[in-house]
Amino acid sequence: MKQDYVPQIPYGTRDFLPREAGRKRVVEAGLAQLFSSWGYDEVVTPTFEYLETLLVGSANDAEQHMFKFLDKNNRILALRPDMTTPIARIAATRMREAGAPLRLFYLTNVFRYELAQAGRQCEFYQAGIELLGAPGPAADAEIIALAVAAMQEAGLTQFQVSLGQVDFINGIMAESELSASQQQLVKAAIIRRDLVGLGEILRTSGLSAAMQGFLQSIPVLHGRQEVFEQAYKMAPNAVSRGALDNLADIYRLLTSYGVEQHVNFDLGLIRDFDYYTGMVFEGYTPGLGFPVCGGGRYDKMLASFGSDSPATGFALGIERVLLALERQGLSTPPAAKDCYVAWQENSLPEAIAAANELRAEGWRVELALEPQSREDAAISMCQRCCAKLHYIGG
Ligand SMILES: N[C@@H](Cc1c[nH]c[nH+]1)C(=O)O
Repeated sequence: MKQDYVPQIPYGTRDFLPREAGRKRVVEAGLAQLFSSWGYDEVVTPTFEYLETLLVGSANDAEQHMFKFLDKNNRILALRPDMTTPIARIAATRMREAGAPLRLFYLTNVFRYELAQAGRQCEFYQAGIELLGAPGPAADAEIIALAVAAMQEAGLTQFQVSLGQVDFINGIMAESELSASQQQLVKAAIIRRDLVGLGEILRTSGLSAAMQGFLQSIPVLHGRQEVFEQAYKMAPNAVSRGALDNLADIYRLLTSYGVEQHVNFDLGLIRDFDYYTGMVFEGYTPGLGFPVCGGGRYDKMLASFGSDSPATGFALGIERVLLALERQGLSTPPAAKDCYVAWQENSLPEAIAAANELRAEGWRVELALEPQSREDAAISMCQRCCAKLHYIGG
């Protein structure tokens, strides 16, 4: 038969076939268990919301990355690009009286128009937490320590967390005499780690050579504690120093959690969400050119929903973890099913009863749908990835 219709799935989406879906389920189950053991409660929100809700706290260009459509009354809806905004909405409205701090977690799909590649699709899955109503370094340290625990729980053995603070750059920017649009360009170049582009912007900026030097070196302020001393010298303004003091406080607590060996400072770290107001971080693992997880403090967003409250959180990309595990040779093979129940002609009722009994005992059982000889059943058992054969009759 001539086949002229090949169904395609939309750009930036993917299927999870059984083996991958199985791995995804295992990682997600472990993370749900971990988050709940740290006192976090799961929430589920709508896949799509009103566009104006999802734009709260986001940059002007955020809309370009959203999937938008209309409802029957012509109101603009969008698929959620992350869970931070929907959770801020819940915390500021329906859970307003719940008593701070609120600890919430989620495991869900989110949607962003991106240039799709392995580990970076337009629809992807995140596991994340939000800690709302807590302003201090204790909350930020908890988030980072739990991000480390999440990467470990997911099976990663080699990873690093890069830790920054958006006020470090904000302080330097405020001190410089750059216009708002020049500041945007500088930040964009820093996000891209585009040292050449940054140099060009600075050369035509009219700033003093010393200030140009500071700004040019922000992206390379990356390393262990020695970076701090350099940064203190570079940024004598109060906002930047406040940011460094805040990082020092968080770091001290990370040593109490025993995770400091995983943490580096990266004072040029700016994440691509505009809502961050304090510490920001990203987790990296070998073999992936982008972070596996990321997060930070966002103290202004809840006020936009009518309830002024600080917040911090992070999200981990499930496909990214799965890809990293695969590339690092750490993927676990899918577990075989326990039993294949096959039956000879006219024995289906007994086979159903046997399968039910085994399932009640906790076995994973596949039941044959047609009668088979014992020999054929043995072959099927292997083909169906079952560990044992239970043959009824004969
Ligand atoms: N929503 C952010 C992560 C985050 C959670 N809370 C704060 N930040 C992301 O998708 O990367």
